[in-house]
Amino acid sequence: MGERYNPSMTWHFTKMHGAGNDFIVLDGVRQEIRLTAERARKLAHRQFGIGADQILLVERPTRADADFRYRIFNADGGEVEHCGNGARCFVRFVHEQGLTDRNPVRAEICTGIIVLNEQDDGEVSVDMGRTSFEPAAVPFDPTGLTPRPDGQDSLWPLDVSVPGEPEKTVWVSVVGISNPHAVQVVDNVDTAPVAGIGPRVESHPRFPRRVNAGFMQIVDRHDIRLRVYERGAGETLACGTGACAAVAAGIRRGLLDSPVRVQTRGGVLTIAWDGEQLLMTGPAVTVFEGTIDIDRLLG
Ligand SMILES: N[C@H](CCC[C@H](N)C(=O)O)C(=O)O
Repeated sequence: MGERYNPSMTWHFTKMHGAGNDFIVLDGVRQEIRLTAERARKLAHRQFGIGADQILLVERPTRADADFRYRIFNADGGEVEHCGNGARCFVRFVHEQGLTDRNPVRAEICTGIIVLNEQDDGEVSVDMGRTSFEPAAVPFDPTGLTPRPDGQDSLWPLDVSVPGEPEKTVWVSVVGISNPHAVQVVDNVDTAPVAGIGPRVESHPRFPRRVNAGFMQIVDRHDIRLRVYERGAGETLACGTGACAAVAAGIRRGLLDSPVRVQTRGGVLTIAWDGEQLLMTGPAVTVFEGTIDIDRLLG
């Protein structure tokens, strides 16, 4: 896997994006990378750092059935369970950097293994692992709430009212794609109150570890438009796990049929779900490489 370098605190990094959801990708196999929340925040800062929605750290696996360990840090410094757009960039990165020539690649995340496959057409497909609609699987407190059955799904009422404004409740599907999602259907994503309601859902007290807030517009049974106000990053141009959560919820509500084309502001993803396996396909782009002096960054 190549010699280890960067004895100083100079880190090599690669800037990438998946449908406009942008990342700093760090090789923690050949570099000594100790990523703290503060360092993640500084690296991700759009003015004081490199700038990104998330930081992806590639490490040696801790389990024998994985090729690498895949760690994700949001722009706010929090380490999280999964990142779908990042997974596509992850496999592009390990191939481009010569860390492996295996394809597909098995990446270890906190809830198990995801399988990443670079396709001949240049897109990347990812078996996204487990999907769960059990509120217990998502850090979510349903106490005292009465869900509204909708097809095979249940919609949960979230009170997102603020003082001085009329009472406001949104009805969401609560979905676990290893990371937590609250997905609501809207008439038009362009006019949906993502900037206003998104933060209130993201930090709602019913989600003790916060949540990714999805806003889905149904175009037809195989096509949606989606915006996501992401936990720890704000609205991004695309959210891969958010696309998976929206499609799975839409299928369970009887609104969608697999596969579904997901139009995001940064590009198009394709999600297929048979009730068990969740497959996401989409782009992965390397933008530039560079080095950064961490001591100087931290000031
Ligand atoms: N903000 C997410 C992590 C990144 C997910 C997103 N960028 C994706 O492509 O899935 C969370 O806190 O769970």
